[in-house]
Amino acid sequence: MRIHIATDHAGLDFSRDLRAHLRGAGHEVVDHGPQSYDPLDDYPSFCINAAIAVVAEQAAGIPSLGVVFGGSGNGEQIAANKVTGARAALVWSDATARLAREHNDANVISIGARQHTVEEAKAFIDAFIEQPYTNEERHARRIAQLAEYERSGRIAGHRIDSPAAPEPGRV
Ligand SMILES: O=C[C@H](O)[C@H](O)[C@H](O)COP(=O)(O)O
Repeated sequence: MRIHIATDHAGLDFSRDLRAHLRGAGHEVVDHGPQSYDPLDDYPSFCINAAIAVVAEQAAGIPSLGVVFGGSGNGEQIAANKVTGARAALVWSDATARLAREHNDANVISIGARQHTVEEAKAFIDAFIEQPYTNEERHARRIAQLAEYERSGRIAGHRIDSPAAPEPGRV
């Protein structure tokens, strides 16, 4: 499996340990940065690039997944989910790691480096990688709805409200 990783300063030490763990398990690791510690760096571009690579490779039939880290994992998950085709899940337990694959076919997970030990994170990542997607009809249907909304702004057969117009004088 090719694993795309990205972080920010808050997850950098973490990501070094996890890179070694993943390589030791036989995975190919592609690091989207940062390459050095800068307490003022910004996670969006690193995480977006990791998600772009995962989506592109999966579309090309290359088995790949993404793992992004930050202090909480929240911003990193949000960043990855801005990429069309990314399904990034915030993982905080073995169960949420497995469910991210089983129910959501997540292709990226996000982990808060300030919330877990490295050993916990290794277990989450291993669980995520080894767990297959069930492809059960209800899960496939919901994932297809997300993709449809992403593509068209609609979900056939379901009401989607128009985004509220900005109030006059406000942007
Ligand atoms: O959601 C964002 C992440 O948790 C960041 O890693 C975090 O906000 C970084 O915080 P700071 O700039 O205070 O180190």
